[in-house]
Amino acid sequence: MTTPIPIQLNGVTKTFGSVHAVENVTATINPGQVTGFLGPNGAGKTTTLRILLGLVAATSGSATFGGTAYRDLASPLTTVGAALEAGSFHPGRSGRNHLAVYATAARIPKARISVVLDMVGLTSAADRRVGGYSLGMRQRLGLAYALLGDPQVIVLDEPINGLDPEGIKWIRGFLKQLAAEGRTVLISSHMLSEVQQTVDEVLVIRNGKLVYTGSLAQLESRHATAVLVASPTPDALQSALVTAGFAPQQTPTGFLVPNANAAAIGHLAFTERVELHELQQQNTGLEDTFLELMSEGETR
Ligand SMILES: Nc1ncnc2c1ncn2[C@@H]1O[C@H](COP(=O)(O)OP(=O)(O)OP(=O)(O)O)[C@@H](O)[C@H]1O
Repeated sequence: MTTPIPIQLNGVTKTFGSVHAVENVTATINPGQVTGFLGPNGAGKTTTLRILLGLVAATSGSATFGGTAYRDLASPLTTVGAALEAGSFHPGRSGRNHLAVYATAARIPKARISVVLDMVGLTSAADRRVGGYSLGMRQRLGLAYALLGDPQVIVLDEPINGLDPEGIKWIRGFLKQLAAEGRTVLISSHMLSEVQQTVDEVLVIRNGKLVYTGSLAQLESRHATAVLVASPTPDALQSALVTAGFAPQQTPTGFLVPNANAAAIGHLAFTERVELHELQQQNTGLEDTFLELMSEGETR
């Protein structure tokens, strides 16, 4: 059994002139689970991944695989498999040919090429020019490349982008399987909904700073709950709510009461003898929670 390898980001910082692309990012990405690296476009995901893979030098801080920087790994391709850009393949060469070049360079047996092509479902298209591949097929080729060295760590930039629904379903199961084998799987995405059914842990980055690290389950429990309530005597309702410690917000038809449940508000109206014409529980979806996180004030 190969030793599991965590990814460690320790105060990773990168500035491009006056742009603070990544600021003091510290996190551990553990083996045995899929971790989602989430944030809007320009948040700093790609820069962080490029630093991790030794493609860009950090301004300060370190990014390691079990304590070793990428450039110091004895056998990089068999330790870390990465696919950063689905579009970086030469259009005139076949998928199989691409993999053959990398396999030769990394001294990986040729037999492995057919194995990874099969794993990603590209066998029938393997000998076609990559120029004719769909984005989803290029994603699969990127994944095949990442898997060539049978690595313990897999790092994929936006791997779900461009896949059709069947492809999405497939990659979800595939990534979960890799994690279940004890591998460390890190995938980036700018949409939580895209990776929601795949990831166990979540790192959320915004403006170069980590704004959330934790399990998806914890993020789900942050769901805001609110109650929509309306009364023919809004002033009486408002004053009853405020007296009870709620912070009602006016809406066109009544009030939105954050952090409340319908039963408590209904009971309050009953005891305060305020007539209600509307009482409705509102549950914020996980994607909304994520979007709120994206627009919240700085948390550092
Ligand atoms: N080589 C560079 N020179 C100057 N600025 C850069 C460079 N690379 C990235 N940036 C800037 O750093 C910030 C973070 O970019 P980065 O590509 O890491 O974000 P991202 O989260 O990966 O976004 P996307 O999902 O759009 O790829 C952006 O403001 C970007 O313009």
